[in-house]
Amino acid sequence: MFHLINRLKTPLLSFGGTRTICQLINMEKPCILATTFGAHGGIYKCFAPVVEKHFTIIPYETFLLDQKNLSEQINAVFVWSSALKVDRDLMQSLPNLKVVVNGGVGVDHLDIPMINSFGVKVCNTPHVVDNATADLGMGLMLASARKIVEGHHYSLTHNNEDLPESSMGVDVSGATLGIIGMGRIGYKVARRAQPFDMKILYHNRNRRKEEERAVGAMYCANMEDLLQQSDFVMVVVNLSPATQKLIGAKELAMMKPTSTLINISRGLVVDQDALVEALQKKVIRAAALDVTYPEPLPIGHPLAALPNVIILPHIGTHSVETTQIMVEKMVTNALAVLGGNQPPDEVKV
Ligand SMILES: O=C(O)[C@H](O)CO
Repeated sequence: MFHLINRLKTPLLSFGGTRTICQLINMEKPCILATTFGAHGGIYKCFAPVVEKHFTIIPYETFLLDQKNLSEQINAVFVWSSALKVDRDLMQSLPNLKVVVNGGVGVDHLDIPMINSFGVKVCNTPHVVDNATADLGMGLMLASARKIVEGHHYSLTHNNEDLPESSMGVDVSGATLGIIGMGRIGYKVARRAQPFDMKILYHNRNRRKEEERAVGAMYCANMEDLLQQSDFVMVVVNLSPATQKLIGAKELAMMKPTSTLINISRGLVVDQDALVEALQKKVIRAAALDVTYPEPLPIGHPLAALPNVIILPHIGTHSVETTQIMVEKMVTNALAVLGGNQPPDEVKV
């Protein structure tokens, strides 16, 4: 059904004027409005069968073609990051909506009080994203440190020239890693860094003594101490008003000129203009970013022109296994709400 609906594009509007898209959709199952576009649009296409056991998927593009007739049918909205804007207009247009489920843990793109004011619950998929996101953080750190992306390009394009001096990386083993945000993902990063013999510093609102002992990490009550001492600074905090542009020009200037900034949280946690300037002026050595603002970064953005940056399209959780579990969790949460039960992962403010 998903593939059928996905093919139902503009030509259907002139379908002899006799049948609407709505009439072509199997309405026996509850309907989900889903993001099927943007960097993560493919996710639903890969895992549509998991969802379709219980629901009819209405892709957002299809919804836009016959909003008038489809809006009453929608019982749940599945979102992935900020690709589909769940704003007041959308909420007002969906009278039978019961739940908005976010694929991922970060819900900074959702106005939860506004959504709740329509009697609609918000759920996410915590816990299952931690390993994949921490793995990617390590991957970015290693790739930036050892210039893996440059090495790949060189291998494909060289004409037996000498490797330039600029291709030389820096060591991860034995270096100091500063983790900003020792939540579940931050802790997983620390556990992965330990066998690399890294000295681990962390900064967090609350001291996490148990985690600290488990990975031999040192708590920095002042973020400044962490920034000054670390060779790699990895940002793993949630985006909130308190963390927006947490890393700006002042913070970047505190970092070592040989250090690398890695961001696997949200783009807005780092002041991107300040980062561009710091990288251009070599205030820091490099940056490796899974997240930016906006996402994806527009072609020709100044960050993309810099040789000392790696940019990924927000793929922290983007592995086959993790995505499948996330989609299953999304389904479980939606089924619970539609069945009148408490969902396992309701996000409350
Ligand atoms: O929040 C998360 O879990 C990831 O960043 C996916 O959006």
